[in-house]
Amino acid sequence: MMMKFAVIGSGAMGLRYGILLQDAGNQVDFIDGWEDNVEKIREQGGAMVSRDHENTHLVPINIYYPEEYQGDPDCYIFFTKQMQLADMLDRCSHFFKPNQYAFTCMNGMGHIEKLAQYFKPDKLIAGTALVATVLNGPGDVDFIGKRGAGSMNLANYTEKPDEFTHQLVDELEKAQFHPTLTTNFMGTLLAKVVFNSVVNTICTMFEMTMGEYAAYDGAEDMARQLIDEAYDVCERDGVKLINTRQDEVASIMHVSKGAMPLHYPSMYQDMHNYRPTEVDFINGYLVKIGRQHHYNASTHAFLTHEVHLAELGKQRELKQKQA
Ligand SMILES: NC(=O)C1=CN([C@@H]2O[C@H](COP(=O)(O)OP(=O)(O)OC[C@H]3O[C@@H](n4cnc5c(N)ncnc54)[C@H](OP(=O)(O)O)[C@@H]3O)[C@@H](O)[C@H]2O)C=CC1
Ligand SMILES: CC(C)(CO)C(=O)C(=O)O
Repeated sequence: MMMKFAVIGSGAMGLRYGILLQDAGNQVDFIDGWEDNVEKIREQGGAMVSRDHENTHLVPINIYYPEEYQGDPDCYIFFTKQMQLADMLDRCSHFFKPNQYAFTCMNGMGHIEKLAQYFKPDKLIAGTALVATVLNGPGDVDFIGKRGAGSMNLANYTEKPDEFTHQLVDELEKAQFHPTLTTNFMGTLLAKVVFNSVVNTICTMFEMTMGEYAAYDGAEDMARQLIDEAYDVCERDGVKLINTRQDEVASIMHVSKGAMPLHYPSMYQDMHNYRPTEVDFINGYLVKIGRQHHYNASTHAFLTHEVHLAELGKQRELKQKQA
């Protein structure tokens, strides 16, 4: 059944989800606040799409600034960075309606409480995406991995899937995102926070691809130390993660070596582009929740500081470049 979507945050992942759902026969509008992106897409008549840096072609899409959007979709798909979401929700709130759903696969934690200010619990669906995507520049996106590569999990905030959720899962399946619907909301979301707290952060700090990290002899030890701390935090917070500690180590090694070895995680891309990273919502989130339970997630705390220090270094580099 054809569904109507509006993507809010039409960067790398927003374009990928929206374009593949559009290809699968759905009606999709795109909304973004970054002027260069919106203007470039309008000038080109769509987004330039490549797969693994090849076969670059134009895909026609409709794109709007939040202030001008007047559509009435069944569901919004949120793909901003964590730190942009509150402002974007505020800019979009004039077109939200009570019958509409919000769906997101953003990384990190912090987005759910913000979305819950605008959408009722039974309209809120969130998940995680093991889908690697790079925005080369405004209106120019690179889908990393072969068609159908990657997978995702999703869950209802209420942990009670309704008919709409099943339709959404069907459309995500047609678009080849390989969705798995769970009924463990926090355990699903936190599993990806744990994954990103290892891979995104280490690859960013050492400026390397996931494959390069995983090829290091000590990669598994490093992952285990971070995973143990993250699981200690989650257990204290009453969250039952969907994977065991050992499964999570294995998944990180398997995905990094096999599924996306050439990918520079999105946190690396932000650092490289002199933008703030989502580290406070990934490692920093684990530190914050740990503290609430008098537990010191010291390795995650150290990594959070390291990433912030590196952000400062990049700002200095940018100033020197601009001088
Ligand atoms: N990329 C990936 O492989 C994956 C990413 N994710 C997660 O998905 C969410 C969205 O990430 P992603 O799509 O990568 O993010 P992007 O940075 O590609 O896009 C997010 C938003 O950032 C703004 N933006 C992007 N580049 C610039 C720039 N150079 N200057 C100014 N603004 C810019 C855009 O609009 P605006 O400023 O209006 O917000 C855009 O909508 C994040 O939570 C991320 O962690 C999850 C899985 C994989
Ligand atoms: C693709 C993946 C899974 C790599 O960690 C990701 O989430 C990202 O790049 O942010």
